[in-house]
Amino acid sequence: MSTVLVVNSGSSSFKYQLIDVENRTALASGLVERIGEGAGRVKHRDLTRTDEGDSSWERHTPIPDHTAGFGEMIASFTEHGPSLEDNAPVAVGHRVVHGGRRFFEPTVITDLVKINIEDLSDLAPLHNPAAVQGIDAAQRVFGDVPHVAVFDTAFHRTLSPAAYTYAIDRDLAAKHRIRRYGFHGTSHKYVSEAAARFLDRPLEDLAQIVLHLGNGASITAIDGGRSVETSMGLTPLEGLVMGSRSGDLDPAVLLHLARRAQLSTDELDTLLNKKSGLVGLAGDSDMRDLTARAEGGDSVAREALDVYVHRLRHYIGAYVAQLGRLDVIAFTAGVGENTPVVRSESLAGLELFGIRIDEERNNATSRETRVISADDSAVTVLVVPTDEELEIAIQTLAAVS
Ligand SMILES: Nc1ncnc2c1ncn2[C@@H]1O[C@H](COP(=O)(O)OP(=O)(O)O)[C@@H](O)[C@H]1O
Ligand SMILES: CC(=O)OP(=O)(O)O
Ligand SMILES: [Mg+2]
Repeated sequence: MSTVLVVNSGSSSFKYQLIDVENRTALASGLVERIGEGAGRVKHRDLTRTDEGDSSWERHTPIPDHTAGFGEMIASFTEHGPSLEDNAPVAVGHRVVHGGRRFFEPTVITDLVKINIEDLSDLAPLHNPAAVQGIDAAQRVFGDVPHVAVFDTAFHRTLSPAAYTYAIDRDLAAKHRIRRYGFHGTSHKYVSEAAARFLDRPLEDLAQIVLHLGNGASITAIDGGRSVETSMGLTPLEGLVMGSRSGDLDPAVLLHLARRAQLSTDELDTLLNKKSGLVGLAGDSDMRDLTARAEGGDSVAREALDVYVHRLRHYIGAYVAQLGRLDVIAFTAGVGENTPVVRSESLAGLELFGIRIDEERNNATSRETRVISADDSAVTVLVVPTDEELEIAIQTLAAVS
């Protein structure tokens, strides 16, 4: 059995999964959060146990840094299983958001690779610094096995120059590496392949639009398994309305705020990345809270949802045009998998495109891949649970074998 430990690091948290790659199953999963905040928390699940009820544990303890977090993770395995001796990982796979122009393949992490990932931090300020912290800490704890970086940007290497070029001065753009990179690629790849498998159709034949709607959100047009257009850009800020990120706006908004409100570069960064999107519009970034408020008649929450859905429809229409045909629309990630109202409102009235949702199917709750379009819909609309960790584990094992 080849097991891989997958780590997805955030600035004050990391998620992990121990995965049996041959059987495509997770043996354990967990979350270490509030690192450096005094009241740390560890959640751990032994997924090999069949007695569902008591397979999950939670522990509250101060976690000063990522290395201490990995210590807590090891302690959870030791105390609650499964055994890390019996299921020793042959490699550790790390999610790294930005690979820039250098990294398109899963890459065994050396000191030089780490420096290069760090160097891309200004292009993914919420994500790359955290990844480096996670890699450092994981290497201290798992020193004997290779560590592999799997990049969010990699799947979008197939974008054409027309799709990735911003219309600004060529030389300036080249000098500062300014172009569209695209993100969530591991998820877009996994979901588009899972959709083809589910429909028992060759991936090569399918024109798909995948909507990854989580805290960060992006939409990708995929033609025959290749990313041809995606909504995130130089950084994971462009495109859709997100939990706390603005997505698209007129770039002159920044100039106007800098001049008229005297906001500094750092203040603008915080405004757009952390205080915009659903939080900026309605004070809540969590879609569960927002939809509950809207259903209860809260007009501010309802307006935020309207803006969110309006942007989605804008991109769906644009991507149908870019693809020139459409077989599949797939919704994924926290919001995409769990919020029927977002799915139905973003596709309402698109019979013109051959899209018709079946409301009963759309409202059914399930953890499985499923069809939510009507039988007479020319385009098949799916909900596909994403599994970035499994995809990272598969690519990690391939990189070290
Ligand atoms: N059961 C649910 N119902 C509605 N929304 C959900 C549900 N579970 C998660 N979400 C929403 O999904 C979002 C987080 O998505 P997720 O894919 O977990 O994000 P990330 O991986 O970027 O942290 C949040 O807005 C959350 O409200
Ligand atoms: C790239 C990105 O936005 O990732 P996340 O959704 O995990 O924040
Ligand atoms: Mg995510």
